[in-house]
Amino acid sequence: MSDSEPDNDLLDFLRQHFSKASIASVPETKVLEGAEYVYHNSIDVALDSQSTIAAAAMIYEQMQKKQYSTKTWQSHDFHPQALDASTVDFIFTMDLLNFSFWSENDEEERFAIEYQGKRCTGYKSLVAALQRALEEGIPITSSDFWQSEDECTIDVLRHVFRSATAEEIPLLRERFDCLQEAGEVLYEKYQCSFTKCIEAANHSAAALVNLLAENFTCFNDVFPYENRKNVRFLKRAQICVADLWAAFDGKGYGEFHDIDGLTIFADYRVPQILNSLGCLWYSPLLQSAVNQKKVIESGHSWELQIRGCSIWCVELIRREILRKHPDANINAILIDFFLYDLMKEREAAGQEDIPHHRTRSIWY
Ligand SMILES: Nc1nc2c(c(CN[C@H]3C=C[C@H](O)[C@@H]3O)cn2[C@@H]2O[C@H](COP(=O)(O)O)[C@@H](O)[C@H]2O)c(=O)[nH]1
Repeated sequence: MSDSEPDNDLLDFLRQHFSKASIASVPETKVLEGAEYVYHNSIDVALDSQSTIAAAAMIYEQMQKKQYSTKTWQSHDFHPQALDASTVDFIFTMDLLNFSFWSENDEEERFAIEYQGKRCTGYKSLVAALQRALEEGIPITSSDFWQSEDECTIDVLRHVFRSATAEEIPLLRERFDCLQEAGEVLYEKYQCSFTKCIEAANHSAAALVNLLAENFTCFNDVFPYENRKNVRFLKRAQICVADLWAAFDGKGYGEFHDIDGLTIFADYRVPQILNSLGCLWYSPLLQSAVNQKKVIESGHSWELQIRGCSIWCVELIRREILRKHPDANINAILIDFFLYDLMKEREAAGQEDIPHHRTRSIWY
């Protein structure tokens, strides 16, 4: 058969085994596609290629040194360890509420949770408050509890998140609404259990992310940008699936055959570390607003450019690492977890030289 003639046998095989329907049925979140669109249509945020290449080398070297893996997740304070449905419920509750902990107060006055002799702020305050509630006999991770108007009231949630300072947790009412909505949706569609959502996704991370975005409005982190009506960031939907994958070490409830297709979770910490590393460049006006800790409204072009370019930047870092180390056991999730932890280490060491952007919303 000459080169110009098609291999009909091969074409028949492909037609039989890879019909358009089956290819079309591969779930995709479209987050990366949206991030690339934002990157190509950004004017206030840009990527610096030299710093991004240098960051890829540093990240790879540090992750190797720290043997960074899904096991790192289990090592964090107060993360649930049981490999059963109680951890699934904990992670779902945690990622329903995993947003907007930043404070306009200084370190001493900001919202904080005291638990097991530790003073926890930020994301850690969320994990600590949930563990403390469970110890106090409040079934805060149960959707039946969320559904009970008598038991799960705004005052009970205020008690769960009672602060060691005068400042209350930001967006308490919105957090309450997230639990209410999730309780209703789980009751109506998933037999009151998030494990049924995981089963419905049939071990596809993308399918579970899409299921969360399509069935729970509080996970549907989507915004119009330039000529696109629906740029999907899906930060909490993706981190929920990633936390399951990490907590269960890729097995059982955490087994996802397409986990490498998820992106970073566009919050306020990863952009901050990328900006500090010189990978993300902001226009003088935007950099000045960030440095002065000015609030940027949710949905503002600046905010979406920061989020979209951060996702795209880490995709380029991921590609650069795999270009130089094809066998590296690495994906956007592990890079993300590493960057978040690196930023927190810098903050703890007083090296938070450039602030993070301030947007108050339920999305991250
Ligand atoms: N992109 C990304 N965002 C993350 C995390 C985490 C914690 N994940 C743990 C699990 C595995 C990792 O090793 C981490 O230890 C919280 N956040 C987000 O940050 C913000 C809280 O910031 P602060 O107030 O400073 O604590 C808030 O939007 C929260 O949703 C992450 O990993 N990636």
